[in-house]
Amino acid sequence: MKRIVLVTGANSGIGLALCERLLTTDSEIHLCLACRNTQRAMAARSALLHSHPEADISLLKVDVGDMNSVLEAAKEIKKRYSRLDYIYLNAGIMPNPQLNLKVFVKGLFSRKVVRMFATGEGLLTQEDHVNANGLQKVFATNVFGHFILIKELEPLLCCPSMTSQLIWTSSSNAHKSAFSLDDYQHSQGIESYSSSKYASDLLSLALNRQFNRRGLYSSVTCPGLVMTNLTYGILPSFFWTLIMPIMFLIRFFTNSFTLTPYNGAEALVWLYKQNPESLDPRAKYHSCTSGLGNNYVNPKKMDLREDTAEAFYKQLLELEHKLRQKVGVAEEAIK
Ligand SMILES: NC(=O)C1=CN([C@@H]2O[C@H](COP(=O)(O)OP(=O)(O)OC[C@H]3O[C@@H](n4cnc5c(N)ncnc54)[C@H](OP(=O)(O)O)[C@@H]3O)[C@@H](O)[C@H]2O)C=CC1
Ligand SMILES: CC(C)=CCC[C@@H](C)[C@H]1CC[C@H]2C3=C(CC[C@]12C)[C@@]1(C)CCC(=O)[C@@H](C)[C@@H]1CC3
Repeated sequence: MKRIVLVTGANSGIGLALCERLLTTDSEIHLCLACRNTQRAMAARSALLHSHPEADISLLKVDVGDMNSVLEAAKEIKKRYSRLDYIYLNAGIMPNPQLNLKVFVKGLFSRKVVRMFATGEGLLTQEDHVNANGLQKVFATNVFGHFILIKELEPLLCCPSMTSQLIWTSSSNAHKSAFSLDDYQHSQGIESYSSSKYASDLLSLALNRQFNRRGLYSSVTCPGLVMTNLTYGILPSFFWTLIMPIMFLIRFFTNSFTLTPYNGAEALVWLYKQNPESLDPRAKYHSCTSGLGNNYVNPKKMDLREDTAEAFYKQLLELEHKLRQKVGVAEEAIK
């Protein structure tokens, strides 16, 4: 029986490299590319079919930052499939990133320089906005849209006598200090990306508590620093090109400069092959690349509290309830 794998944000960067690698790893796979832009999704499908002509690939239109689009997409998935084996919750944004040069230069001469390059802690700020659902855009895209998708697809993910896996593309940039239960959408701060990634780590932990007994397992990964559209948004591309030799040099000091989407997908592919019951719900699985370019996976314990994860999960359920009422009222008004 073919394994059914859905990947959000599959049309570029780490998501696309992941799809390519999954097709190489497993020929008995149905890949569903869940993307917001049909043309970009079709281009990705063509590229994948070029290298894997026999591959079974379908497209699904979904904007994970838009509640209505997620609900529509979930309806479509339920029509197409009776079960799902894997969902890669990979789509993500970091809008209007600003590099804090002062912190960067200070960091270069501090003892924390390696950590600074590995996590980007404190180096980046973002400007976030409110979306059409009244949610902070980064939270809606990186966390809440995926949460709704999982909730909607619960019957396909929790099937008797089989296990399913949720695999998040989180980040080592997820920091406890950027997240607060009182402002979990991060409407007050300027580190919405870091907050959203910490939120996804908390959510993954809570999902394991809620769903493991029904055969659904959730894991988080960090792909390392990868050159993708997301990182090209931080500094102009000519600058990245200029510093590329330095980036390869930094690899000898930190294994987190994976740099290519192929390398960045290492932990995501590794998790595909694991028995989910053997995984640690408190571990973040990091894609690593050595100075000589060898890839491997390094699990690291996350700094998470079970009670915070539970409280956050409750808040998400309340927000879901509120928004479902809003959507319901809007649908009634149209009728
Ligand atoms: N690059 C890096 O160094 C790191 C990246 N990550 C994470 O990896 C993930 C993938 O990013 P990466 O490959 O780097 O960057 P890309 O920008 O190349 O990929 C992001 C993908 O997400 C999609 N996407 C964004 N918003 C939405 C939305 N609202 N609905 C549906 N799809 C959406 C994009 O689609 P579209 O093409 O239409 O914009 C794109 O396919 C992200 O979650 C990111 O946070 C984590 C750590 C490091
Ligand atoms: C390499 C040189 C000489 C300069 C680049 C400095 C920064 C632009 C760069 C250093 C560490 C990087 C980093 C990220 C973005 C770019 C840096 C801040 C991320 C925050 C990108 C997104 C992620 O999710 C993290 C895992 C990255 C961590 C490191």
